[in-house]
Parts: sequence; C-alpha cells; structure tokens
Amino acid sequence: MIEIKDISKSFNGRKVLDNVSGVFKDGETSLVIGASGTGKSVLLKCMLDLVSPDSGEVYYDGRPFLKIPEKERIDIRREMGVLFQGGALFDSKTVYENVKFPLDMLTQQSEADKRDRVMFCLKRVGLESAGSRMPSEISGGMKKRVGIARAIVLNPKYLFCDEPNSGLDPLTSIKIDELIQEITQEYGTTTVVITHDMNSVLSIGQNIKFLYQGKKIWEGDSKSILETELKELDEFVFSNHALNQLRG
Ligand SMILES: Nc1ncnc2c1ncn2[C@@H]1O[C@H](COP(=O)(O)OP(=O)(O)OP(=O)(O)O)[C@@H](O)[C@H]1O
Repeated sequence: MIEIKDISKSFNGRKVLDNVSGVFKDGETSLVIGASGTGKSVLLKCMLDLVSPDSGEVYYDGRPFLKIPEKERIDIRREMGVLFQGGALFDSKTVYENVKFPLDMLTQQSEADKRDRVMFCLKRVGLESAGSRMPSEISGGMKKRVGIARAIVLNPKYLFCDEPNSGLDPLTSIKIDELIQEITQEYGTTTVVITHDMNSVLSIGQNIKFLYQGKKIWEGDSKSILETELKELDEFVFSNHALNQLRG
C-alpha cells in the first residue's frame, strides 16, 4: 500500500500541488486523472522522489520514503517498476537487452537466471519472439509492452505507469490497459496510473483520484464517476465527445 499525505509543491511561487492526500491499495489499479497541467506528472515525480515536494510524505507500506536514510530509500526504489511516458526504451539496445537492463544494473543474478526472468516477462506481455528486434523495428503498442516487461522484471511491489496509452490507437490502448490490470491482479502490485484517457477510466478505474488545479477534489470508481454532480469532474468526463453524445 502507498499512502501520500499532504503533498504540496510550488514552482516559482505558483502552487501546482496543494495538500494532496490519498491511499493506493495493493492489487488495485489506481488512476490519477485530470486535465492537462493539473499536476498529475508532478505528483508522480514526488512519489518517485524525482521532484522534492515542499511538504508532505509518501509512505510505502508504512515506510516514510522522503525521510528515511538514502540506503533504505534505495531498497524501496528496487521495489518499484516504472512505465515511462513514450516507453523510454534504449534505441541502441534490443528488446531483450532493454528488459534485462534493470537486472544488470540492480542485481547480482547469474546470466542464466537473468535470461529466464527476461524470457518470462517477455512471454507475459506476448513478446517472447521479439527479443532480438530493435525498438525502431516494432510498433508503438509493442514498445509499451516492452516497457511493461522492463517495469516488472524486478518483480516490483509498486508499479507506476505514466500515460500508458499516449500515442496508441483505441484498440491497442484497451489491450495495454487490460495487461496492466491483469499484472496488477496476478502479482498483487500497487499500481498507479496517470492518465486523462476516459476509456481507461471506465475500463480499469477501480480507484480514481481526480486532480483539479493541483487539488484532489474527488475520489471514486468507474461507476460513480458517470453519476458525479461535481461540476469540474462532470466537465472533464463529458469533454469526451462520444460520452457526451451518449448522455444526450
Ligand atoms: N520543473 C518545473 N518547473 C516549473 N514548472 C513546472 C515544472 N514541472 C511542472 N511544472 C508546472 O506544473 C504544472 C503541472 O504540470 P504537470 O506536468 O504535473 O501537469 P499534468 O497534469 O501532468 O499535465 P499533462 O496531462 O499535460 O501531462 C504545469 O503548469 C507545469 O508547467
């Protein structure tokens, strides 16, 4: 379980996160949603300690991530998997090498064990025969799958996905969403997905936190979001043309 408490952050005197709190449960896909510029990525960066919040704390299973000594923080980092926006693959490495990279950097495993783990993860995302290909030779959806395989290769407790559907067509997006949700349930990871994709919200939103101008102003699930009476959330949800027409 991850708990964030009263996270605030300003840039140049402008508050972009304002006392954001919440809980992300094990085995659940939690979504952080909101319009562009509302602070989603900054919140994710605070949770990963890539940006220091001005105040607040992030607890990983009770461990205060921002206050503990660096050595303990590194232990927690090893328990995290991150799917970066755009995949962030190394263009000069093969698919296999990309997935193996965290094992090379952070473990002392034998080459045989690493190979077994990489092949297991590639198989899990449906790419067991793509290991020798270069990122430039595969589609956007496959790149996301490679990113997911790399994010789970260290068997993380905590999985972070930053805009996992950006640049994908709707059908491929659904497949990536389903894969993230299946992995979350299979391995019991605490999964945090940053998105403004309403398809994701409706299909995998077990828990949804809505940010508006740096504040968390609503929390619920994919059923309750359609019945919201909160003006700001209603505008966000029904800015999706198809949904608005359905409502009409
Ligand atoms: N390093 C920084 N320095 C100054 N301002 C920043 C910095 N990082 C983010 N911001 C500002 O913080 C605000 C929130 O940005 P953030 O990237 O979190 O938005 P977002 O909700 O993730 O948007 P999007 O959906 O477009 O990615 C924006 O106004 C952004 O310009």
